[in-house]
Amino acid sequence: MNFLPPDHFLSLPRPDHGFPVVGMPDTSTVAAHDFDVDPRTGFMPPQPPLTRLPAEWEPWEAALDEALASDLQVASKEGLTDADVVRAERWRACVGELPVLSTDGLSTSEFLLRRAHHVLAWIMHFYAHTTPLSAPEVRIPPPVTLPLLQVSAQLQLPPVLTYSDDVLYNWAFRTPPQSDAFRPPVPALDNLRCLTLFTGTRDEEEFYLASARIELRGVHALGLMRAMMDEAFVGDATALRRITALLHDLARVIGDLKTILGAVREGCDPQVFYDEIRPWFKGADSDPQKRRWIFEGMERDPSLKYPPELSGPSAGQSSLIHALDVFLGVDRYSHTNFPLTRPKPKTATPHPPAPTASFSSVPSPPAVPFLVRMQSYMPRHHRAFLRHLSSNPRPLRALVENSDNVTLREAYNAALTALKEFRDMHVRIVALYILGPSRKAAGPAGSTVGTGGTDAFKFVQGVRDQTAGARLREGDES
Ligand code: HEM
Repeated sequence: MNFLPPDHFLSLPRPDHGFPVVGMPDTSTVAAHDFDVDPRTGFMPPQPPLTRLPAEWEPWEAALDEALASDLQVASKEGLTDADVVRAERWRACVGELPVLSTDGLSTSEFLLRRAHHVLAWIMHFYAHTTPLSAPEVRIPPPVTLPLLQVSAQLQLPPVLTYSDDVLYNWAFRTPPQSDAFRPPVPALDNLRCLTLFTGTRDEEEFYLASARIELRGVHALGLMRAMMDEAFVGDATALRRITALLHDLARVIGDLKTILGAVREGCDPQVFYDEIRPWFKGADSDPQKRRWIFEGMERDPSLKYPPELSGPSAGQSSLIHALDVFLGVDRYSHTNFPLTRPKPKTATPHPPAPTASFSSVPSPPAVPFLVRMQSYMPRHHRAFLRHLSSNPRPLRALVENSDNVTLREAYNAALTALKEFRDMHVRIVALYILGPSRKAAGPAGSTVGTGGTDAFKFVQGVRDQTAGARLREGDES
């Protein structure tokens, strides 16, 4: 990608670029042009994410280490033993006794903030999901609540585990590559491992790495989009011929994404995923007991805001897949419908929280479609990138619709077909990993256990069908 002009958005510096990790101001928030999209690694950072915070925040790192070493089990696990319960209780008690650490020193660096969000969100999920099901509420203690909400406010992320915590910023090199002063090593698809796992299983690692590999393979798609935007600017017959070829290339790259997605079955067992991994992801809006999650101590910092919702991490937060939708002009079909139904809260307590010492996150039915909501869970630079892409003055779909060039239209439809086929595979994956196991759990007599599985399945099918429906027919115009 060395041929990019220096002022192209893919050539612009990344947050923290060239600065030492600690002690320098983060310029990313003032650099309106900086989308944190790297020409070599796309939405993944080119350098391995930070693996440990400086000593000042060691108590958080130690608490996370302890959680990982304690083999904590979700409270909803069938066959939970007394020993599991005691271990989790001990760990939660230690977390409750942690000092409430200041986050002031973290704001000097995007890398520090990311690591802090990763560590604290992971601790919060361990805390929430080991809380006994008999507890009427999930109460997150101040040592976690305060810094997590503060760091999240700075990053403009919700205070919950996101795709960026478990995929984008959760990797290291499996084997350290040869270092080269002129060309620092970038992650390769087959040389990644994860930093943090709930279960320590290969299944969980492969689940995250499937997404990471898709992000990395998708970098080529970002380059093709850029080239097509440049050609659309020229807009003459030669440019349309080039766009036609580039669309066929894009279809091939999306085909590769589908292959990588399907390969998740080689490393991640569906039953392990459903029983052991997925329960850790749930946010407040899919708490197994439909309880409130209370953020204790929030009143100590009046600047903290009430997060409108807390969904768990999802690859639906992948900016790459959103970028494909937006660039191809499919988002107005695939992103508009099918709000994934969220369980209603058990208590009818409405927003805002009562003016008491605690802050509670009360799940409420979503007002906006799932995929639009998921953009608020993306790193803010990536959200800005999607906005930038949406405001492209020469949208590709309109260009194709307004042209009578049949081969261009066929190439556009080929890219859409590839995206639809990616989603065909995704539908198969959701059937295998969620629908099937949820039906098994519901038992032959049927119960409500499988409902979430059915909703998720219908949702991904709906997005797939809307993608298929966006293909242009002869004579279609905007
Ligand atoms: C075992 C593997 C996977 C399972 C079980 C799975 C499951 C799901 C489920 C249940 C949803 C519905 C929304 C939610 O509840 O989060 C979803 C949405 C989504 N997932 Fe996956 N997923 C898997 C892998 C992936 C991978 C590797 C990607 C690619 C980065 C991906 C991309 C998406 C996208 C983009 C959506 C939003 C719907 C759409 O745009 O089609 N998923 N997934």
